[in-house]
Amino acid sequence: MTGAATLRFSKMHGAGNDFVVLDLRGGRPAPTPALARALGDRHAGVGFDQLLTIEDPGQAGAVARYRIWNADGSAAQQCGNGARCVAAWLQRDGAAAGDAFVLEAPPGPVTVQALGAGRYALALGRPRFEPADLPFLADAAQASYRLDVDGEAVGFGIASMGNPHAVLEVPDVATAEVGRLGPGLQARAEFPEGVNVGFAQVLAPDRIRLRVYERGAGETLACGSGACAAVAVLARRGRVGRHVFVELPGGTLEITWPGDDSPVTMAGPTAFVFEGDFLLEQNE
Ligand SMILES: N[C@@H](CCC[C@H](N)C(=O)O)C(=O)O
Repeated sequence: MTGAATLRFSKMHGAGNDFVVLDLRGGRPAPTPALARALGDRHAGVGFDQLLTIEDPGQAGAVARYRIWNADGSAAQQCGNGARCVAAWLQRDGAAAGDAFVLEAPPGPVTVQALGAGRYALALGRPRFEPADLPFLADAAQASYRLDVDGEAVGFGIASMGNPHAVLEVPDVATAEVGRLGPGLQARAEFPEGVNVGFAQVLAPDRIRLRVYERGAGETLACGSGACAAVAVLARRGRVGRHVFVELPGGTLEITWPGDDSPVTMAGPTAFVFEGDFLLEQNE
């Protein structure tokens, strides 16, 4: 190194949803949206779908807290695949002793269970379906809603996993118009804070395929909170059971939602890709 200011990072992914993880414990400053965008640039930066920061916990009993930024620099409230990577990072660091520990996430505590071989199960909280929870501007809560996108009436359900999700059931994810309907629905004024749009194909009561057009990142190879939201919406309609394998383009997540008042548990893989030093002065 030349003595230039740098930022140490870990590059990780969970089922292909890729992350830069920054260790900000000890009170190091959080990235500005501009720095998040610079790091997230896939040509001039490192590239990621989400940036996760690991920070000192504010809650008693939590090992650490994490915060989330999308590739466009916007803040997010939850990231299921990223939370598994934070858990793996803290275990490798030695900060999380044992196989069960608690992380502090923007919406509240997340209980982690290490399953071995880089797999983690996380209790991500109870899904919420009230329009105000997303927020979604609607007169009353319904099992499904309909909005016009590009002159087409699109039907969907909604769920909040701390972050907002709309879930469309489609006959075949391979031919679903993710790149057109995803941004179209996301931009509707009824979602004043945007929305992650999931396209779900039911294969069996315990298996679905899912593609997600994420807020702030576009279509990703996997979305953990999106998988939880899709199962929650479909289970309430009786389309799937309470234990569902969710096949995403980058891998499979296992979602369990024992009952309407229970938290949703998501299990899936994590991987370390590389460690690096981002040059700050040139790129901020
Ligand atoms: N990939 C994530 C979700 C990341 C945040 C999302 N784009 C938002 O803005 O809410 C996941 O695995 O849950």
